[in-house]
Amino acid sequence: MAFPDNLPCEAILDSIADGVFTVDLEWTITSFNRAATQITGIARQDAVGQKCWEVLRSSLCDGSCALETCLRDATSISNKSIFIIRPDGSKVPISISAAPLHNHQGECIGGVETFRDLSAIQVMRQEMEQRYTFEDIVGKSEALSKIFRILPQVAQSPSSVLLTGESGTGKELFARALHNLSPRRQGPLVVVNCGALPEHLLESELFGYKAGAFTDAKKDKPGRFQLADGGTLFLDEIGDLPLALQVKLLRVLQEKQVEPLGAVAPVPTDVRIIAATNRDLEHLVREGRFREDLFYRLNVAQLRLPPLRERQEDIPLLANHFIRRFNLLQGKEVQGISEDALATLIRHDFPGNIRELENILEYSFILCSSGFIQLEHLPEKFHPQEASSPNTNAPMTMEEVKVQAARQALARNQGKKMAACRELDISKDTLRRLLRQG
Ligand SMILES: Nc1ncnc2c1ncn2[C@@H]1O[C@H](COP(=O)(O)OP(=O)(O)OP(=O)(O)O)[C@@H](O)[C@H]1O
Repeated sequence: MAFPDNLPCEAILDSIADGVFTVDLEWTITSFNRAATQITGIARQDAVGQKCWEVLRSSLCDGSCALETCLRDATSISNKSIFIIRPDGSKVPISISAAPLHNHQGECIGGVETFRDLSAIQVMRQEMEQRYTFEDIVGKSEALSKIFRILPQVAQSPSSVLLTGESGTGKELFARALHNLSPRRQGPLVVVNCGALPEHLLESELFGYKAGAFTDAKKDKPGRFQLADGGTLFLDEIGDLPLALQVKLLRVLQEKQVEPLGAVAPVPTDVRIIAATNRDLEHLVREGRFREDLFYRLNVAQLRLPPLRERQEDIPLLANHFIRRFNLLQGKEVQGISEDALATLIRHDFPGNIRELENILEYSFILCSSGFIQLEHLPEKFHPQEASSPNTNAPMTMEEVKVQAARQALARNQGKKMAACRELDISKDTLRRLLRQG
């Protein structure tokens, strides 16, 4: 970028709504427009002539300076989300773009950075998120909104509910919401994973046994049906329930009483069933592996939870939801996710659905403890060079090996740079340089 000499640069810069400042090759601020003052709270005369990092105190100033990257690689950067600290200590989220600055001879004489205040957008985003949150379930896609609309009525009814959807689509979360919105909310919610136990253990887990029913039965053990009395029993992975237990379950649902192993008389039970599966139950019925009568008994109301790839508009909301949750759990101050990292996630097809998104963000929290989650904080498979590499087994250069070692050491040390340096026996500057190459 170069200005013709006859243009009044300062007047032009002051007319721009975005903050703009320029630095020379020594990082001394050479111009600072009016919007820059409005956004940062720093007067022009206090900025010009000072080193940029002393004035701006941004989340990138500790080593991943955007301007430095532009000058070193002769490239430009656009729309990177970061925050700066104003003189009164408040944090302002901004989106920055940076580029090298050249004179008429084409020589690099410094850099220019423009930035936009994202505070208003953040407030709007938070308001939107509140609007699109229902019982801790986040989403604004049409598919989810439809479920939100009927959820209270389904919850109020005494009928069984079948939740279907791929793994990680939120079936357990919806089961909990259904219980919390139901007249049984004061009663217990008991969860059984039908795929997790061998048949004989699952049977005694579900229906319980009496002392002496078999050699190891020293005393009575109430089954989960009894424990859920007056509340809800959530039968997860119902498609994995063995046929013999399907028969027993059907009988319990029809007769509203359970018969613990070794019992002389059945015990009345008042339980509402919510079942979930990631398998195609109708297909299992056709194959004779799931009883048709039980299927109809469970499938009174069915809620199909769509996979995340069918509701990409929920990804930004969910990402911010998990960021807020991890901030609370880990005592961190991550402000959000940068536009390019978010765009990369939106392009991903999430075979593991929302659980996968949650895990990706949890990983990012290892590398990022404040500011915005950037592309380099996402797991390696999302990094540009690997995404575009046709052969992931291609030999690496020595420099690439070092970069990878640096990233892995940082991840192993929960993002603590000094610990990673000690482990690799390198200086902090070397670590910074390697991480910048990522
Ligand atoms: N719409 C949503 N809003 C917020 N969090 C969600 C949403 N959907 C799922 N989650 C979160 O994603 C994770 C996985 O959800 P959950 O365990 O309910 O999925 P599932 O369908 O029961 O998975 P599986 O079939 O593997 O048991 C949980 O941490 C859950 O809280």
